[in-house]
Amino acid sequence: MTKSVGVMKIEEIIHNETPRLLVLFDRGQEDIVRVVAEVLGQRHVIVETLEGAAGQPDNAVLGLDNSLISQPQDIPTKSRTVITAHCIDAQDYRDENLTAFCDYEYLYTQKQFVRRDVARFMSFVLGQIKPHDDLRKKARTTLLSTTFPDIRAALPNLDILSVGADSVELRVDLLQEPTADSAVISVPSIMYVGEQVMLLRQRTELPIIFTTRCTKENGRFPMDDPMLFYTYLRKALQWGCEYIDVELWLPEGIRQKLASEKGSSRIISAWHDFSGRFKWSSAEAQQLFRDGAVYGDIVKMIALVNTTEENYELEYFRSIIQTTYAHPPLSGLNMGPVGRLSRTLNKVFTPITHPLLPMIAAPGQLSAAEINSTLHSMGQMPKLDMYAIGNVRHNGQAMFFEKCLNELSLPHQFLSIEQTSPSSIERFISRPNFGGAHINPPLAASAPYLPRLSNAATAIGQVDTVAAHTTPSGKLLIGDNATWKGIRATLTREFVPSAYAGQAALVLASHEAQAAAAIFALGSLGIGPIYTIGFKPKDSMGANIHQFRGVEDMKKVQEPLVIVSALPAEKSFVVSPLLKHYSHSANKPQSQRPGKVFVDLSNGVRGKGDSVATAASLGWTAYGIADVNAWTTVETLRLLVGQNVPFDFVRLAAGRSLYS
Ligand SMILES: O=C1C[C@@](O)(C(=O)O)C[C@@H](O)[C@@H]1O
Repeated sequence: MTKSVGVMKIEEIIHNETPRLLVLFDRGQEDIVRVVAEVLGQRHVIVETLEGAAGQPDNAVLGLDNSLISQPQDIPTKSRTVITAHCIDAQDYRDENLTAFCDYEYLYTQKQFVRRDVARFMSFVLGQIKPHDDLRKKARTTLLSTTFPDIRAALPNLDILSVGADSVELRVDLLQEPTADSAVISVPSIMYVGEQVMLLRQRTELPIIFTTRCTKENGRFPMDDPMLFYTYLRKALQWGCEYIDVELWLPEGIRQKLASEKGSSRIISAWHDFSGRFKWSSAEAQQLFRDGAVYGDIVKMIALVNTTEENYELEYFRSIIQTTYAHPPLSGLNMGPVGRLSRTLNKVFTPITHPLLPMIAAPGQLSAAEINSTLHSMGQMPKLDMYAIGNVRHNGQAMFFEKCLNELSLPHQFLSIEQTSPSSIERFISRPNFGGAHINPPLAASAPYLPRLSNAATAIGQVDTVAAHTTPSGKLLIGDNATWKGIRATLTREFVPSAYAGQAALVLASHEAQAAAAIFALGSLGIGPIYTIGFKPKDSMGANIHQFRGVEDMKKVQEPLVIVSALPAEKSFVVSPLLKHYSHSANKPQSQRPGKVFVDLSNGVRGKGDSVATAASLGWTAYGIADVNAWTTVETLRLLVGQNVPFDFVRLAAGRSLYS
């Protein structure tokens, strides 16, 4: 969606309508309703009956104790999205009879990260984030196939395992549910699988692919009852899995039903052939693609092969499919040792493994690092010079980028350039081996030697990243801004995007340039009005931005939901009184108190004057520069090398000294 905020053109407004939710909770668990409401930026109301939901305001999250529902079949008649929520480390009240009539099922534990997980789940099921749309824009995407009998074993290493992964596959058929008499049961229970999905989602920000691979296609799900697949895949939709893997052999009725129920989730149509006789050049291959395309948002076709020639046949097939059908994308691979070549050439959801996984999910699977080094040795990924320019060595940024290149076996090198003049930057950019640059502090977007600019860089007026794209007509350099995305990712970590729409924000800075990326990020969330302290907004920032000139101005206007301070550390003492001033609503009853967010973009003052700590102690959701920088680094790596590195890996591997 493109929206014009004054002359700032923002292309990524990511929410649409006000959510209308009814949350069913377990006895004694009404607090989850408050958390959901806070994450949505709404108030909450507890009702006693389904009928009682009728007259309630649209913009309140309604909560109802599930034990008060006597007729579950009446649930879907209400004009709200119904989510049944269960805390599974309290008494387990899950009830499939009731859940069958709900839209979604949200499982949680009382642990600290509930809020972040609630925000992600809600944003997704409400269609406010669209991971598939984001992944479709990437030149290459991967999926990490996890092969653990119990996903808990993966969790401590998940950040490392998923460096270079764009999504993570839960092989549900490989899960082994422990039983009292330690007998192995072939199909893990819905209860167990639900818990595994919950655990995985709490530990990764990656989209989850839910796979029930059948026995004939190298999995363990028995094939005698196709409805078994439907039951599990339908649950995956209710759990808000971003993708479900639907095998093509399943009866058409089941595939069609899943497609009609998929909501925000996407379907990967999957087909594997282990006969060793499949021919990519056959008419059957084309028909299989067409069949998969009927309900698939991605069509996956995988065959076990014996000769290298079959890789060439697959590439020919791929090119025909790509030129004949604009949609859906094909993920086409060959299995077995000779199929490795196809695993490097495939660009859509290439399954990857990792040396720390207990086993590979299929013969011939490669890791992200192996794919990159193979691409390099085949001449498909030439070695490039990347630059980290400016304040990059002392804060460890350049070293961290190098660490990522090593972890991913990318052939490029990072060169740190600390002393620069605009003319020297121009020199680097024009070198034939130039592969991109991270620039801190950012350059003015008006620099004449900067090639094309993204909309964000133009509107913000600053370039912190120069990305080099290979196109058929040569290298295309784009000056971009990753900082605003880092700020937006921070803001949406514990709130859904629509929580910000139409709300007020207050931005503090010594001058406009310090705040420009934050203002753009706020605008992308539909925030407004924006008030400023310490600088006069430029006219180009839009009509809904006003400068506070004194305390009187502050009293007259709506309380801000968000405060962003870009003041340098030595001036950050002005922030605490403001936080206190706007914390008065903390005295209101909890159900009417909106959550408030504070982001400090400076390095802040440690100890007593630390405004992040002050905000947190006053009940604000507070983030410091370390969080924003970690998200910005994630965005920078996506722009520079097209690879996904998890936020938690950046926080972990960058070390404590990096951003403080
Ligand atoms: O479909 C696939 C692809 C795969 O079979 C492979 O060949 O890498 C691995 C499976 O886990 C995944 O579901």
